[in-house]
Amino acid sequence: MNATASAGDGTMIRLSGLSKTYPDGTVAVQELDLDVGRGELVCLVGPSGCGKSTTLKMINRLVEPSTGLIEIEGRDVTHEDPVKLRRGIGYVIQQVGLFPHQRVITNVMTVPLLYGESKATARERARELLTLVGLEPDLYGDRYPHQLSGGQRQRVGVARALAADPPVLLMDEPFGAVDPVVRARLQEEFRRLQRELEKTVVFVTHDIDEAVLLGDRVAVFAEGGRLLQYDTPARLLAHPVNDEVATFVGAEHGLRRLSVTRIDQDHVEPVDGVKAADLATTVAVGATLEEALALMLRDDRAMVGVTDGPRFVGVLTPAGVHRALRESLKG
Ligand SMILES: Nc1ncnc2c1ncn2[C@@H]1O[C@H](COP(=O)(O)OP(=O)(O)OP(=O)(O)O)[C@@H](O)[C@H]1O
Repeated sequence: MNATASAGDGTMIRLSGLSKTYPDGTVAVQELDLDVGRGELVCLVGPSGCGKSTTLKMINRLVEPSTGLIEIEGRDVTHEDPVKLRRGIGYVIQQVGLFPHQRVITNVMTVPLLYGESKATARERARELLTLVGLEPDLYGDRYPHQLSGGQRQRVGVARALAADPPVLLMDEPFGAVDPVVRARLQEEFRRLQRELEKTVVFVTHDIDEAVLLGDRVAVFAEGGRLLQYDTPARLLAHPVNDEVATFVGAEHGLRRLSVTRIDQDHVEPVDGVKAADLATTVAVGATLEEALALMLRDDRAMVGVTDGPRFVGVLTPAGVHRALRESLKG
């Protein structure tokens, strides 16, 4: 195995011919090939029982593969000590599994302490992480998990998974147990956090909306652990490879494309003599079509100004949105 080849090409995780058949004969994952780039956020999505969690748990060896190879940074980890392996991999699950009799700060400090950090350093690091996930340490650090909301507990789970600063983060339906409003906020915050930290993340969800919102790439699985398509959200929605994927991405995929298609200069109509200040409503190049439409609806206007930094580049109209969507189909 040429270790440097796969480490050098920007691949962080490479699964090759990975399969899992459980002892009772259930085929959970079949001959899976999947590469995850360094700093990439990949979502595994598909119906219940299609092998998403099994795939995730093979990466940190909570489940032993039946056949196939797992490489992390070009290193074959299939035969590595699983305990050592898991130190470099954060793991966040739906039932976050915080220690109920320990305060929030202590929960987050556990891992750094385990690695031999001094108490003062571990505490400082835990405070930083709590702040990073949006929990004011002075306010929440001394609480017990039962004194937090479900969403706050999930944030502590994310902070704890980040505590060892692992290059790889595995997340199994981490926001599945919270209500839709909190969930949307956690998703938004997590997206921001991910951009900031540049971790390599494999994220399991059964929710296609969550997958296309969060994923740089999305892997769609079918029953029996078959990978149907592995693509960017835009390509997945515009070009499902077969009817199975098309059915899974659903009849609303046109609407979803609004949320993954970003405005670029080509979508914009130039307007002579107009400056950004002349238009009440503007969006920046790179915002999504959905954001632009939402602003048009909010302000009851049939156009928004588009800016690129301080520069005004033109206006986007509903017709422009339509054109952009049609172009995204060609992509
Ligand atoms: N320990 C086990 N022994 C036997 N079969 C198992 C075991 N764990 C999972 N399975 C089976 O393997 C298949 C894949 O399960 P897995 O949990 O990976 O799916 P999933 O896509 O994550 O599902 P969900 O979205 O419902 O969590 C299912 O048919 C499941 O019943």
